[in-house]
Amino acid sequence: MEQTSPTYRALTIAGSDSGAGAGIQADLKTFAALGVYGLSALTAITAQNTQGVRAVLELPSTLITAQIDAVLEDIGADAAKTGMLSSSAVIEAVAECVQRWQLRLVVDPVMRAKGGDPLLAEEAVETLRTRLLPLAEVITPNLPEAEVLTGSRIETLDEMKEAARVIHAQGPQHVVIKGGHRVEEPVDIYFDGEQIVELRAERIDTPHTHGTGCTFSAAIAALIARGRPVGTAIAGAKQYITGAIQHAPGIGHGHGPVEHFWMYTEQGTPLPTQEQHWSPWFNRAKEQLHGTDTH
Ligand SMILES: Nc1ncnc2c1ncn2[C@@H]1O[C@H](COP(=O)(O)OP(=O)(O)O)[C@@H](O)[C@H]1O
Ligand SMILES: Cc1ncc(COP(=O)(O)O)c(N)n1
Repeated sequence: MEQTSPTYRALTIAGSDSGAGAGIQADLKTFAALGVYGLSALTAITAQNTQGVRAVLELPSTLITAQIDAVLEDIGADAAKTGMLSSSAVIEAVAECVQRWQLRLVVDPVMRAKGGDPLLAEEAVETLRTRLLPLAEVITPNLPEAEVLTGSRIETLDEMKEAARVIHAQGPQHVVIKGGHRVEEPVDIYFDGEQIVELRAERIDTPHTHGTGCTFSAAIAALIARGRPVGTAIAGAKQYITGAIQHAPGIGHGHGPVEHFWMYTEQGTPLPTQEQHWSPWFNRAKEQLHGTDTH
């Protein structure tokens, strides 16, 4: 009989982006690109395109809990991620589900869209810190989000490293401070509670970075769901997002989306299902983890 490979499952708990570059849509595309069956629980609906957010409707917390329970009771998830959580009420409901279902969780602490529109109420930052951070296996703040979580200005690599330690002390087991907002090259700082690793990539000169944070955190969740060690999942996600930005289709009039299926469209080959497809990435991921200066 032909052997079937296991079906890995990942759940995204996030907002809908009608432009489909960020939010739930970016997460589901990332899960599909990385060979993981994607589940979704919507927290909010945004009317959004590459130029900005026009309207937001937060969904009732009971409906968010009902979505999570419906998919987990039936299908289950090997890992989960959160994106836009909108308010304290939503965070409370999600945290209760994460605890009850004992989810392996990647938290992308989304606060604003690329154009600056708020996606999290200011009153919710404290709830995020106290309720969700202690439940996070991985957290992936960008520089402005790390500044809010630490209450400090962050510019240099040393300040990013210090911020990673401060955020780690708030509960998450693994912290990645993303460097996409740096003026210099987009170095991400990864701290696992023991060592600090610099994840380096060339800056790609493009306005098309809508959904980069969503895509990066979804890739980490997907690779964790596939059974990768957390450090390898993070370094692999960095390879994946770099390729996705490089191959951005350049659509829309503002910050356009990235290309989630870049590794298939480039070669024009059918979707591979075999694990050896990933090996070039994971070799590069291992180099990133072991070949850089550690402190
Ligand atoms: N212009 C770019 N060139 C290469 N990598 C980038 C670029 N912009 C962002 N990245 C990478 O994309 C990932 C998401 O980072 P960032 O854009 O800072 O997140 P967010 O979308 O949450 O603001 C990080 O790994 C970051 O280093
Ligand atoms: C619904 C939703 N969720 C998240 C983001 C953040 O996107 P980015 O990944 O660019 O920070 C967004 N613009 N819209």
